[in-house]
Amino acid sequence: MALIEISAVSREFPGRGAAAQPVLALDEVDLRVEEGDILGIVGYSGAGKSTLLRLINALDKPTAGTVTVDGREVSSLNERKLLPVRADIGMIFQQFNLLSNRTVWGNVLYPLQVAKVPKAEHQARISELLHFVGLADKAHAYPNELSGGQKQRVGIARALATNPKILLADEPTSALDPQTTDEVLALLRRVNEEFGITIVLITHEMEVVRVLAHNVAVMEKGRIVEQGPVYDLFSNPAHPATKRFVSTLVEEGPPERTRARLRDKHEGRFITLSFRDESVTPSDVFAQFIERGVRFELIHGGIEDVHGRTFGHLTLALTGEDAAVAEAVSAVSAMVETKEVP
Ligand SMILES: Nc1ncnc2c1ncn2[C@@H]1O[C@H](COP(=O)(O)OP(=O)(O)OP(=O)(O)O)[C@@H](O)[C@H]1O
Repeated sequence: MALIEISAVSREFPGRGAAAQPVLALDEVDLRVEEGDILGIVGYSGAGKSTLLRLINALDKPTAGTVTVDGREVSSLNERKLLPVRADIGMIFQQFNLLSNRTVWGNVLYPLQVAKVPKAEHQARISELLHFVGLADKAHAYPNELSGGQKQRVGIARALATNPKILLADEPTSALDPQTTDEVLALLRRVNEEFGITIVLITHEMEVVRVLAHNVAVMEKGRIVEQGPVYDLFSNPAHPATKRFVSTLVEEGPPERTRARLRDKHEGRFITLSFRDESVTPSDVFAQFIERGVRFELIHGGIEDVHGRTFGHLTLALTGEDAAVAEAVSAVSAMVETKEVP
């Protein structure tokens, strides 16, 4: 059985206001998260991501279906029985949610006090956690003396205090600048690799998914519309919502609005080549043009990396003898997916 199993889960909220229709925030969602996974859940605002996260830590209950965490069906447990389940789940937030009147040390101490961990263990545990997140020298600082990245590190130390199996992360880097984002993502990767903690992270940033997640689920209007390994979804998205998200990293070809401008600037046939398999590289393809004396100019696209595996889309303008161009395009079509740009 997977560590987290969500089966046919729906969550309906009463509409706000007298005549309002009920809101179906989750609509028959199925999701399995294996132990040790890093799952990214992406979706636009209102897709149901936060609602799904709140069902996993049992802050809310589904109106239909079941949520099982580590073999326990949390959707049916009472508050007392939920305590040990919650101790197995740490959570970090976009706005960090630190206690402003407690020091860094006091913030990490808090969950230990709630979980009634013996006092004799506090000192060693907190210092170990602060070392792990690189904040041993800030133990006596208050949150308002810390940068955003440091606050999120405290959030991570606090979330790990009770040795959870699962870390839920709600937009953990959305309030951070790009460099700090990279540092926090690297720390989260260590949380997963060194402690084997399963991470479920919600985000609207595909870059975060690309860097951190192993698997991804795309949500739209309360449903999971596509899910799978990050490389597969990024290199070959099927659902329009997934395509839109992936295009924020690499576009599948020049969008219509830029085509007229590209035509003004470049001559020849435009073709888009999609690289989804490391066995064929752009230089293998370029060699086909060079061999036939076809000139090619890169006019749009890019190549991205997902955990060391590359994918991407390059649009080229091809000029030369019509017959040579046609022959090269046909040779290249046998190697990679090739589309003529209209
Ligand atoms: N307590 C509630 N009462 C009524 N409607 C709610 C409640 N919580 C969520 N909703 C509605 O359920 C839908 C899903 O909301 P949810 O917050 O899960 O989306 P989200 O994908 O997390 O969005 P965001 O990225 O903005 O947080 C929205 O239409 C929202 O208005």
